[in-house]
Amino acid sequence: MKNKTNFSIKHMWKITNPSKRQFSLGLVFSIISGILTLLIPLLIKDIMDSFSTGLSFKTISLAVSFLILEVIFSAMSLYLLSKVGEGVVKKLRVKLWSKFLKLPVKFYDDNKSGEMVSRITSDTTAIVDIISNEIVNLITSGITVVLALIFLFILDVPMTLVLILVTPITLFVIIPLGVKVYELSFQEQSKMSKLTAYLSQTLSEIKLIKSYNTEVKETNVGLNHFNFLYKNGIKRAKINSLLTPILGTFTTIVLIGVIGFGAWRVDQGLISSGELVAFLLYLFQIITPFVQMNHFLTSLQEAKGSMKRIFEILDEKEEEKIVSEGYIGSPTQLEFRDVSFEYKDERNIIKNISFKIKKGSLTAIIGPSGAGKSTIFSLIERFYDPTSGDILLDGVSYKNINIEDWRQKFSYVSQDTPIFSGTIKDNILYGQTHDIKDDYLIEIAQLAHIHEFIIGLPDGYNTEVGERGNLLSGGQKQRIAIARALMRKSYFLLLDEATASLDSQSEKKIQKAIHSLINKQTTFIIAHRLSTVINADQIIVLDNGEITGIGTHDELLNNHVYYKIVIKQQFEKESTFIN
Ligand SMILES: Nc1ncnc2c1ncn2[C@@H]1O[C@H](COP(=O)(O)OP(=O)(O)OP(=O)(O)O)[C@@H](O)[C@H]1O
Repeated sequence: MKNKTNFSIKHMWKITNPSKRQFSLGLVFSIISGILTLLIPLLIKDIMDSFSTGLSFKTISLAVSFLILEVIFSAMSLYLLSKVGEGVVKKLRVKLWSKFLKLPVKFYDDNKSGEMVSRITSDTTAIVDIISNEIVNLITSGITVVLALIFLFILDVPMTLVLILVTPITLFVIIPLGVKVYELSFQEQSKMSKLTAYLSQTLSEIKLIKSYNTEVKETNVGLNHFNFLYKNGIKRAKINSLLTPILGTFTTIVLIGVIGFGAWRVDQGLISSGELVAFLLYLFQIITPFVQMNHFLTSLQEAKGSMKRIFEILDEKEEEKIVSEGYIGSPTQLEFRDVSFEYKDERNIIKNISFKIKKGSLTAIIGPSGAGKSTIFSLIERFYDPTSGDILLDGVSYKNINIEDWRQKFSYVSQDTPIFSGTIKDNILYGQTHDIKDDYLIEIAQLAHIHEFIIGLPDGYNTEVGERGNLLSGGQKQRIAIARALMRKSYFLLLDEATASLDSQSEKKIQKAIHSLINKQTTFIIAHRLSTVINADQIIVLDNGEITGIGTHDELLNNHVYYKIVIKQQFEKESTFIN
């Protein structure tokens, strides 16, 4: 990720574009409420000074009306400004979420998905607080302080000067401590997102933890995270424990000083007792924001850290979606032309490979583990771009075809069969943009040899499959994935044949399901079974990222020595076929 990212509140304002009308109205209401609050002490002064001459009903009713109006304006202002805050955060969440979905697969190779989740959850929450509460408080407090100071000057210049002289002293203490709080909050939030990632990943692999008896080890890993957060929390507590009494003592000293000095001035007949009371009320209005400043600074620094992390994501480069120049309707050929590829460590995983896959054919790819077979599929799916060379559909380079348009031409059934929580039906229909009739859904499920199983369940197609399909067996998940691929009606099928040992019944069903797929579309298969290889029109032998042979089973058996060895290694049980 980039180190330098513009993350000011102004920048956030620009990209989330909140309602200026609501914000200005909220601000105006806040100013009106502030002015009303400030007028009340003046009326109280009049009421107090008129004790001897008789109370004025008019002044009292004016003071009461001001109080009521102050509540109304303050409530309206708070509501409007909070609405603006919530709106900003919603827009940030939407932007982040759509950004995450547009970022290339490579981004997720380098960043943990769990950590990314906390960008949308906790980081945006820190921003809600600053916009909905803290900025509103800052603006209203700022206005109140300025206006209160003006009133104080009007009431009594010498007393105001005394007050102004003592105030900056606190800032010398608050600001450096605030900076320290920022550093601690930043570290805490980074750690918190790492913790979120760790916790979610660990809990999702709970079976592995139990089988390997690693509960104690994982408890200790968690403990390290919690210890760090604890130490950070303690450091923060130390600063806060220092700040709170300092501010409290400061408030008391100022109050004692002002009251003492004021009482002397009343005694001297320089100000009235009503004026002293009004002065004290203004003083409270000035002191409150100063006392809250500690909280404000902490929240501001937290929000800054969150904004920095959010804008780092928003500045990331998205997958390029070229507007379709060479639109391909129904492609008839996929071609790899001198393709090389490395992930990131300058290690060539795919080395200058070329091959063609023609419409209606079955191509099998074989090779030892780590040879680069899945990487070829990732390149076809355009999860990554080749480092050099070209991939073409009907002679048109991938560079000139819109990525969505390109991907629509392929269905990928991977070995790890991704299944979402939701119903079986949701999973089979995933990615369909049109309504699918139940009859057709059943037809597809029958082709995938999963219909019988589904109707045997109490809720049939509406059965919930649990997180990542936990409630299904490996074979069932795979057949659901095959049904999903059949539903997609793409032009090329990319199939990673399962290596997992399944019982023979399951295996037969999967084989039948796979054959339904193969017969329907052009198929490129990472083969692990001899029967698949023998039936292929073309077999690609891949070794260490290089193609060492292409041909039919018979051709390769005759002229590719290494093919025999690979076949033997991969299909030990079935090796009698080729000897
Ligand atoms: N995201 C990645 N980042 C970096 N290196 C990777 C990544 N994915 C795979 N590799 C490396 O690329 C090489 C080829 O991996 P690939 O998964 O394509 O092999 P494969 O032939 O499909 O293996 P298998 O049959 O075991 O699935 C391996 O050395 C692997 O470590």
